[in-house]
Amino acid sequence: MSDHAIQVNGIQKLYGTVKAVDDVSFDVRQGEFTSLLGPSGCGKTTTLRMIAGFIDPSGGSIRINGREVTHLPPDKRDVGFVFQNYALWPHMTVAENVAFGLKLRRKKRAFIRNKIEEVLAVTGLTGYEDRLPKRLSGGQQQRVALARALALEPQLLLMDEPLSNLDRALRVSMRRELKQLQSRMKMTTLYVTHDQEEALSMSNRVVIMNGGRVEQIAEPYALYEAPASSFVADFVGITNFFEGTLVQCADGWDEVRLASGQVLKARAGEASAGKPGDVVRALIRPERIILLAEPEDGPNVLGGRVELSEYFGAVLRYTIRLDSGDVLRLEVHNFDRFLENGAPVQVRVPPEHLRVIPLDGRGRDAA
Ligand SMILES: Nc1ncnc2c1ncn2[C@@H]1O[C@H](COP(=O)(O)OP(=O)(O)OP(=O)(O)O)[C@@H](O)[C@H]1O
Repeated sequence: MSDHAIQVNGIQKLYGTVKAVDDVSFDVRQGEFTSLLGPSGCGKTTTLRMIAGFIDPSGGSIRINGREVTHLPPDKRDVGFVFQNYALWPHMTVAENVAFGLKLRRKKRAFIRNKIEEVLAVTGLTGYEDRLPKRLSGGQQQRVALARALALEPQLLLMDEPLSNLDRALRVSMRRELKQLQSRMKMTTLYVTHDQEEALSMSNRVVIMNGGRVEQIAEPYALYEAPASSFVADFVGITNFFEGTLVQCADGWDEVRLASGQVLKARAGEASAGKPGDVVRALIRPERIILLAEPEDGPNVLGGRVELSEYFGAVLRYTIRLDSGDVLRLEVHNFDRFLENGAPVQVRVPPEHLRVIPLDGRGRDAA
């Protein structure tokens, strides 16, 4: 069997002059959970539907388990799918809906009974076996669609926002169940979502899309800690940006001169951020910034005033107006004091957590 369950190479979808998907390439390895993540309209669903065979690509190629399937119909691709519009059989009960595909495959009655029990437990639907779809809520219907797909134990499962209709608590618990089941069954999964938390917590790798194109492909940790572009940094989590000029890059460190004249030292990324004189952005996450208890002189120390404080229980978030006029957001987890609005503060931006990217950076991982 091919190492890759899915290989997408330069696929495109044009609707008139609209490029819904524009030269998208990525691989999904066997057993891996990969997410397509991006804002509404970025081309995630179109990409997934081209892989499933419901939309014919305008260009490029798709391989499934090493076999060219670009223009094959869906039933010749050997994939399971759960889409947003989950069409259940209206005249069949929940159990019958789940059993349908298994009966077609001539599975034994005892096997079917056990499978129904297992997948209804995973999707939190135990006790609903005899209900008809019209007597279920939207979220419950969505879970039946998921149970029906899982029952077939597909080698390759394509899912488009399968948890979108659930309330937050249910979504979080289903996320865990689904991820555990996927790992246990080593079921290769391609999952469309616009929810960054879902993508980060469930995936082995994430493909970030923007405007029909791939913005970055990376493991969740790398995506969060080393975003390759401003778009990724902004879309995944909260990021602080400092715009400035690259003045020096040597020995794994970059330096960025801000408009105020202050120079910030930053860890150089794997890819070069540019050459001295280029306009760049330095990025840092709010939880990496250190609020200093005592005034301090030194590199990467900035002064400002508290503009807003937001208390979330486990975390305290400050918005700081820096002396330069820039706004900085920082988060404190172990706090024993609250600063008043207007209070003067000093913060340190640790160079090891400050990263420089080109102003219009767009990147991919090497994998
Ligand atoms: N049948 C169609 N005809 C014309 N334009 C289309 C068609 N389907 C999709 N598009 C356009 O292609 C782009 C990508 O759509 P797609 O549904 O793939 O985005 P998405 O990232 O899945 O969005 P969402 O999260 O809102 O579902 C959008 O700009 C959309 O308006």
